[in-house]
Amino acid sequence: MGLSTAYSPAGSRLVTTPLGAGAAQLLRPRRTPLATVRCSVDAAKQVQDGAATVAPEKPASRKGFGVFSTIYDLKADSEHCKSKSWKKLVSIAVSGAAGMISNHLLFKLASGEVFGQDQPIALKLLGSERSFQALEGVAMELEDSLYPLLREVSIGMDPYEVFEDVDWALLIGAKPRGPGMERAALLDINGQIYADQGKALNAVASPNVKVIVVGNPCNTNALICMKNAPNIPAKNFHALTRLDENRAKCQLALKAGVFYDKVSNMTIWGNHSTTQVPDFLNAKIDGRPAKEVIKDTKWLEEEFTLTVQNRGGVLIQKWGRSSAASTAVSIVDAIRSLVTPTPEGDWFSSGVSLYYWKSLWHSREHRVQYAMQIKG
Ligand SMILES: NC(=O)C1=CN([C@@H]2O[C@H](COP(=O)(O)OP(=O)(O)OC[C@H]3O[C@@H](n4cnc5c(N)ncnc54)[C@H](O)[C@@H]3O)[C@@H](O)[C@H]2O)C=CC1
Ligand SMILES: O=C([O-])CC(=O)C(=O)O
Repeated sequence: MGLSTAYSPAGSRLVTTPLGAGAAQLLRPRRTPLATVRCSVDAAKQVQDGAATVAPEKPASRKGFGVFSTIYDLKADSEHCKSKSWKKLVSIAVSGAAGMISNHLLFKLASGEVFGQDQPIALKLLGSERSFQALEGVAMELEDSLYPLLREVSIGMDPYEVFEDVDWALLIGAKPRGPGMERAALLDINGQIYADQGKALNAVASPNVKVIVVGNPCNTNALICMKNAPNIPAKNFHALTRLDENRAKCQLALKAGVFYDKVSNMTIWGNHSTTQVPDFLNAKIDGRPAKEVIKDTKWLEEEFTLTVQNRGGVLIQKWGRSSAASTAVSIVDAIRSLVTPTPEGDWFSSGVSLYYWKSLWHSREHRVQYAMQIKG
């Protein structure tokens, strides 16, 4: 500990500056001649110099951003006695890390609210060429947040580098739709991203990596990703439909006049699109069938369903951009549901392979229930 480290892509050299040497040295990290140092301190200087407009060159293999390049021994770190009881580091890749959704999600991941307060994490952030400078800004904010559980951050544009050995891949990076568009119209633009990233995951990720596809159309993209990663178990691929579940719960609670934690057993059938079916027949409110509590069948069949189906589109009309904060929350919910036992008698929704789901349905061993399918 006690070293502030700047990274030099040229020749992949690490330049280290003792922290104890004082703030002045921190502001002027030592560099080797001709080396382009990319760390938080340097990024700030680039903006000051007006160099921010210059397209950043693609970094060579980056091992860590700014302070996260520091080499430390987690278990021997006496300043964090708590760390002695921490679990093994979990490595999480997030694509589209400079985007709207990630801007909410990354800080939740780093705070420990997703994987728990005894779970140190490494964040591996994937951006596009256009967003690379913004990605540096994101990494700088993560540095400045001083999260104890956030032990490593690296950034990059090459999925083959960023996905190396990751345990989770949260695939958000994709174009969002604008007002009046259907999500399916994004397939031409976004589908290829998921083919490429599926191949990269297949080649370099942990063989048991869990993949959550968020970029739209997420069900089809999840299928594309899964098909391009034959070495990874199909059951590990999820399309994020949890936002629909949360929206449906909210609408039922509103109509029934109860707080939303009273709504359970909510299933979303079909794609994350306007054709989805939010299942009010099996949903429960305060442990009773929703239909018994909400007598207005016409509302359930028509207004409720339409509201949930179109919620994303209505939000775009109001905001001028698609949902981000609530999507990040739903990603957190989706991960938590996958890593913790489902409360007795309840279930949650996730877009998963129909083939796998069928076999799981008959298995008593799994404590997590699934109620979704990936559709092409
Ligand atoms: N499944 C769901 O419930 C929801 C899905 N979405 C979808 O999530 C996606 C992302 O939304 P936002 O974060 O709001 O968009 P955004 O435009 O704010 O961010 C997307 C980021 O991804 C980056 N990117 C583009 N191509 C990339 C690639 N090949 N690799 C890595 N990064 C790449 C962009 O440079 C940008 O920084 C959109 O497709 C949107 O429709 C949005 C809300 C809910
Ligand atoms: O509507 C969109 O395009 C973004 C999204 O998927 C949602 O908010 O459900």
